[in-house]
Order: sequence, then structure tokens, then C-alpha cells
Amino acid sequence: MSEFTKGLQPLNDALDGSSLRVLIVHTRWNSRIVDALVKGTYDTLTAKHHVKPENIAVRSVPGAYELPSAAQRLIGQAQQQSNNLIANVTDTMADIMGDMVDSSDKSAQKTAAGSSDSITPMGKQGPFDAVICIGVLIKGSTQHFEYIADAVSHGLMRVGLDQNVPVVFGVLTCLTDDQALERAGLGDSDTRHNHGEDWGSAAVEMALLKL
Ligand SMILES: Nc1c(NC[C@H](O)[C@H](O)[C@H](O)CO)[nH]c(=O)[nH]c1=O
Ligand SMILES: CC(=O)[C@@H](O)COP(=O)(O)O
Repeated sequence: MSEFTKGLQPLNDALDGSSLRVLIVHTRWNSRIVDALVKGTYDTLTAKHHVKPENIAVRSVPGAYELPSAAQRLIGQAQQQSNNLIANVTDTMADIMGDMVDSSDKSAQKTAAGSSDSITPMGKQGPFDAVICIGVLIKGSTQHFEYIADAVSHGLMRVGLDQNVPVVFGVLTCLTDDQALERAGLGDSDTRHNHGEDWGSAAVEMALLKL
């Protein structure tokens, strides 16, 4: 294989993802293979790119066809959580400032202490910086494979563009079980490689991409 036909050419050094919040959505079809891909993705995010475990959300869906709607829904929920949190903090600060104007420092300290309980740490919530959708499609004896693969690839592209969030296409579209096993780093092939590693790095790179 020439240097021009290798797979993903990783960046020279591992990007720092310690500030990122990442969502992994995976399917429950072909679960042994999907589980290996999810592990490869997760381990790359945490060990190589230092994404904090508490900032990685993992959700599952029945099959690949459900990935686009799940990604869109969960991205929207996270954004709404963030909007609610900002509104909550703004209201709390207004209460504190109001109390500080109307009463002594002592009551203001009491108000501040009371209100801090209602402020959820940003680390546990907030919008996702990247979403990785993981699934395995294996060709059967009908055209079902083709229709799902086409719908999912276009659907995930649309979600990423519409939501302005990097959505990594982590769906293997394989003609045989062996092809899927090899691309999950399983099986006996010398060329086996866990593509989840590539997807984790792609998510961090795209999340940090800026001018
Ligand atoms: N055959 C595979 C499927 N099929 C199920 C669909 O993805 C979907 O869950 C169903 O049509 C209900 O909407 N899913 C996979 O992920 N992998 C397959 O090989
Ligand atoms: C990817 C699929 O939907 C496929 O596994 C279903 O198999 P079949 O085409 O034999 O129904």
C-alpha cells in the first residue's frame, strides 16, 4: 500500500481535548463489533486526547437507521440544557445583586449560599463539541443494506451541518462479517485496525478546528 493510499493520516501530536464535551451514540445491532468500536473510540478520546470521562455521554439506539434522529435530538437537548443553565445562573445572579442592594452583606451571603445550590456545574452539562455515531451495517440478501446505508450517511451529514456540530460518521458498511471484524480490530487479519480510534481523533480535531 503506497503512502498515498493509506487510511487516515493522524496529526503529528495528539490534540488536547480536556475542555471538550463529546457524545457517543451507538447501535445495539452487531453488538460485539459495535462494542469494540465504542471502546476504541472511548479509549482514544480519554487516553490519547485527555477528554474527561465525565464529559463523555454514551447513549444507544436500536439500529443504524435511528442514529440521525438520535443525534439531532440529543444535540438539541444538550443545547436546551445549556440555555436553561445560563438563564438559571442569570436569574440567580440578579437575585444576589438585588439582595445586596436591598439588605446587609449578611443576608446577601445567605442568599448567595442558598442560590449556589441551584447552579449545576457546567462540567456536567452544556452543548456537545462533537458527536460520534457508531454502528455496523452488514449486507444481507436484500437491498435493505443499501437503503439504510444511504439514508444514514446522508442523515448524519445533514444533522452535522444543520446543528453546526461535528458529527463523525462511525458506521461500518460491510459486505461480510470478516470485513466488519477487521475494521473493529478483531479477527485474525494482519491488517485489522479499530476504526473507532480514527473516529475519536477526528471528533477532537473537528471540535477544536478554528481559524
Ligand atoms: N440490518 C441492520 C440494521 N437494521 C435495522 C435498522 O437499522 C433499524 O433499526 C430498523 O430498520 C428499524 O428502524 N441495523 C444495523 O445497525 N445494522 C444492520 O446490519
Ligand atoms: C443491513 C441489513 O438491513 C441487513 O442485515 C438485513 O438483511 P437482509 O437484507 O437479508 O434482510
